[in-house]
Amino acid sequence: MAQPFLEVSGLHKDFGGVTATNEVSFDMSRDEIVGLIGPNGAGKTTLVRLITGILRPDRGSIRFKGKNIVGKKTWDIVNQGIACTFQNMRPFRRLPIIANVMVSCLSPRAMKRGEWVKKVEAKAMDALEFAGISDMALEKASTLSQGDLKRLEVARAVATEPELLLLDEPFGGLSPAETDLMAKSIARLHKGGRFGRLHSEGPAMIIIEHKLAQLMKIVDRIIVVNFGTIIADGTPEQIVANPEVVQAYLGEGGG
Ligand SMILES: Nc1ncnc2c1ncn2[C@@H]1O[C@H](COP(=O)(O)OP(=O)(O)OP(=O)(O)O)[C@@H](O)[C@H]1O
Repeated sequence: MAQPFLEVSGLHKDFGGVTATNEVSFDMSRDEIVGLIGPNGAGKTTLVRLITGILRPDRGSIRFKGKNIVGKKTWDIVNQGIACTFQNMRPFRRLPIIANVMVSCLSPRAMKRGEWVKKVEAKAMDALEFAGISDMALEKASTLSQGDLKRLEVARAVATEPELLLLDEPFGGLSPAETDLMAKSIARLHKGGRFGRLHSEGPAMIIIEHKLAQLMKIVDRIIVVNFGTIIADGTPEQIVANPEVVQAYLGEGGG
C-alpha cells in the first residue's frame, strides 16, 4: 500500500499543565487542501509548529513521504519540502522586501534546483509577483500593511517551492477584497505550474483559518480540534452539519 504523504500519529504536547495537542492522528494525501479549525487556544498553531519542527512533541510520530521528521531541525524539514507561514509575521523589517524573499531562495532546497545567486533576485521577484507585491520590492519590509505582510509571508514560503505548505491564518487582518485575492492566489498555487522562474509544485496545504466561509471555498477537507483533540474530520458539508462541531465552535459565532 502506498505511504500516506503526511502521517501524524499519536502526537502529544503539554505545556506545563496545559495539553495543547492530545494524541492527534491523521493522514493527508499529496493532492489535498485541509482546513484546520477550532476555537481560540484549541491547539491549531501548536500542531503546525510540531510539524515544522519548531516544537518537539512529548510523544507521537510525524512521517512525511514515509520518513520520520520528529527531532529534525526546521531547516532540514524545509529542505524536505515543507514550508509554513506564521500568524505573527516577523520579516527582516530593515531589509527591502525583495531581500526578505531572497533569503528563502537561498535555502538549500531552492539552490539545489540550479538557482545560483545571480538568478536569485529574479526568482524572488517572481515570488513577489505571484503574491501581488512586486511593485514594492525595494521598499523596507517595515513599511508594509498587515495585508501586504501576509503576502510577503506567502512569497517567502512559495520561494522554497514546497510540496506541503502550512498557512496560519492567511486571511487574518485582511479586508474582504484582500481575502478574496489571497484565496484566489492560494487556489492558483495549489494547481501548480510555472510562474516566471518560480515553479509551483502545486503543494498540498494545511490552512488554519477562522474565516470559515472563505476557507470552505478552497479546502477539500476540514479537521476540527478542540482542547487539543480532533473532534471531527470530513468534507466542509459534513463539518457544518456535525452537532459536536456546532456546539464546540460554530455555535459560538466562529467564522
Ligand atoms: N509556548 C507555549 N507555552 C505555554 N503554553 C502554550 C504555548 N503555546 C501554546 N500554549 C497553550 O497551548 C494551547 C493551544 O494554543 P495554540 O496557540 O496552539 O492554539 P490555537 O488553536 O492556535 O489558538 P488561536 O486560534 O487563538 O491562534 C493554549 O492553551 C495556549 O495557551
